[in-house]
Amino acid sequence: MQAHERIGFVGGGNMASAILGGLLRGGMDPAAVTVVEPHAPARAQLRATLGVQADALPVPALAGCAVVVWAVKPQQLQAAAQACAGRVAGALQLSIAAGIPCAAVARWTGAQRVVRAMPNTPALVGQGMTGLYADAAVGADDRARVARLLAPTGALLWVPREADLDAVTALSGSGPAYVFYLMEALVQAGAQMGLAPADALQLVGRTFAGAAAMALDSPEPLARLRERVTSPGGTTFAALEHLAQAGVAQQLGAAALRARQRAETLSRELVDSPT
Ligand SMILES: NC(=O)C1=CN([C@@H]2O[C@H](COP(=O)(O)OP(=O)(O)OC[C@H]3O[C@@H](n4cnc5c(N)ncnc54)[C@H](OP(=O)(O)O)[C@@H]3O)[C@@H](O)[C@H]2O)C=CC1
Ligand SMILES: O=C(O)[C@@H]1CCC=N1
Repeated sequence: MQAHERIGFVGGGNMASAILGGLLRGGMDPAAVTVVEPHAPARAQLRATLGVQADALPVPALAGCAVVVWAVKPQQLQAAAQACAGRVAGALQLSIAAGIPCAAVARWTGAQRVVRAMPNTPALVGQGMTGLYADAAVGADDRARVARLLAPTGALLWVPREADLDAVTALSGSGPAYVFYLMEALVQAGAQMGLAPADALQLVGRTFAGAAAMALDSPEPLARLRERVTSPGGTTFAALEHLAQAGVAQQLGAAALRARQRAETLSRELVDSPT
């Protein structure tokens, strides 16, 4: 993005707010941002908390935007895009909708330059992970523009095949929910063992953050890092034995496959089937 360029978000819900939070923390001027969002209370909150312009009408709001971010639910994207088809066609389209291919976004918006992104909510604190894909119609300058735009939200990974984005969705797009799920269970266990919930949250949260930082920094495989915590016959051994008996690793893998399958189904239901 150039300093003078405007960016429009269509949909001002959870993920748009997280991305915007990250961008504004990174120094983006809120005056450069317009959000199109149908709900008046949500618009009021966007204005109050983020200081961005928020509008109910897509076409005037998006006029002149260099980049349009599609941040509505996958089921809402076709209608939202067709409501301003042709009017946003000159802009670079950045869709974050799970399962919806670039070709469908191009068809619905009338645009040629479409980048697909699969971000995650830690974008809000600049610790996000975003998978990106663009087809051959998108030039190096537009790829660089997207990379510059999203850099303040965290790490970026371009994937070589569009289908890889469904796997990205299953791992990092949905992933924060898996982490929160595990954290909730451990914080609850801490409370059952008599710890104050706030203390248990510190212990669990710092442990996830520390272990993740160590894993990303270390040249060693994850299994080796795990083994170093696991003294023979010790406490970790007892816990891991229980997890193995319960088949937790297999179930986590199956859960991720289920998420990828859902992304593929969304594509079939919303794009491939005749409407
Ligand atoms: N949440 C997440 O962690 C992630 C989400 N995504 C993707 O981001 C997209 C948005 O998800 P999320 O933020 O969770 O969803 P939300 O439902 O929180 O946000 C979408 C918002 O868009 C509004 N909306 C509906 N129709 C229109 C329209 N025509 N024009 C403008 N706004 C409209 C919705 O209103 P209403 O309430 O009436 O529906 C809602 O407020 C999805 O496609 C999802 O796949 C990607 C990665 C992670
Ligand atoms: O649950 C979903 O469908 C979206 C996509 C990834 C995270 N949230």
